[in-house]
Amino acid sequence: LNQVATYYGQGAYQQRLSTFCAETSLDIINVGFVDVFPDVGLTGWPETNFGNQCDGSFFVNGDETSGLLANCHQIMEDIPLCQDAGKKVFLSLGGSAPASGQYIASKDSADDFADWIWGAFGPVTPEWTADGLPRPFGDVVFDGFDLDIEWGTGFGYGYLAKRLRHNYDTYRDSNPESKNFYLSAAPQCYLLGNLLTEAISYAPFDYIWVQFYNNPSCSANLYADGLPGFNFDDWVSIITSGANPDAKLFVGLPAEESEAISGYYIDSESIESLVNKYMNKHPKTFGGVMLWEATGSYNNTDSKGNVFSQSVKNILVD
Ligand SMILES: CNC(=N)NC(=O)NC
Repeated sequence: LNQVATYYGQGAYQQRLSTFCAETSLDIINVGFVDVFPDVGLTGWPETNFGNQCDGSFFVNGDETSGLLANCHQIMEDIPLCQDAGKKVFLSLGGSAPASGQYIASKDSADDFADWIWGAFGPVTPEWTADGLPRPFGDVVFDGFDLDIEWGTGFGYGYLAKRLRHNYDTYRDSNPESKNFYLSAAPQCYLLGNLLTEAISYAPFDYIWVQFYNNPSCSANLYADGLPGFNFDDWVSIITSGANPDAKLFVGLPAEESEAISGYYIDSESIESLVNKYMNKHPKTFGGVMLWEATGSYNNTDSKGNVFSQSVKNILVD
C-alpha cells in the first residue's frame, strides 16, 4: 500500500512525538538524528541531537562526558505509542549537520558502529547492559535504521548497512518470533558523486526515499513546472539493479514551503499529477511519499483543515 514517511526530531518548536503518533496519515517515522559517528564522536561513542526534545544531559563514558543524549524521556515514552498505532519508527543516522559528523574510518569501524547502534537501539540484550553500555531510549526497540547521509566521502555506508542487516538476520535466526527490522536511506537526487548509490548496490535496503528537493538538476519542481530533469526513472533503475531489487522508492518532498530552499516546495495538485504518473509507470517499485518533515507538515493545512501528510495520503490511496 502506498505509504507516507516523515522525519521527526528537527522541527522548529516541535511538539512531542505522540502528536505525530496520532496522525493516521503517517506510516513510517524516522527519528533524527545520530548526527556524529563514533570515529569522530566524543569518547568514541556516537552523538545524538533531537532538537528541543531532550534535557541537555549526556551519558558519561568512563570519566568523560559523551555527546550521546541521556534524557529524551518524551521520545522514549512516545515511540511505543507510535508502534502500537501500527507505525514503523526508525532511528536516522546522519542529517544535515555537522558536516564533519558522518565520517567512517574503515570497514572495521563501520561494523563496530553497526554493532553499537544495534546494541544501544535494537533488541535489549543482557550482554550490552551487563557491559554498562547505554540504552538511550531504554527498552524501546526501533523497527529499523535510516541512513540520511548528507556529507562525507561515501565510504563505509554500505558496510554499515550490510552489518546492520547481518545483525538483524542473526538475531532473528535465534529469535524467530521477533518482529522484522528494516533498512532505509535518504539519498539526494543527483547521481554523479551521490553518497549512497554505492551502498544501495551493496546492501539490501527496504526503503529508499530520495530527496527530490534542494537540488536544481533533479527535483520534483521541474516536473511540476513541465521542465525536464526530475529523475525518478533513474532511481528506479538504481534500485532494481541494486542489492534489493524489491526495495520501495518514495518521492521525497518538502512538507511546507519554508522547509526547503525557495522554489522546491510543490503543492498537492502537483503531487497528485506526479504520483499518478509515476505510481502507474513503476507500480512494483513506487512506494509512496516521504515528507521533510513532521512539524512542517503539521503546520501546513489546506482549506479543508487537512495537514499536508493527510492531503498526500489521500492522493496516494484514492
Ligand atoms: C535540512 N535537512 C534536510 N532537509 N534533510 C532531509 O531532508 N533529510 C531527509
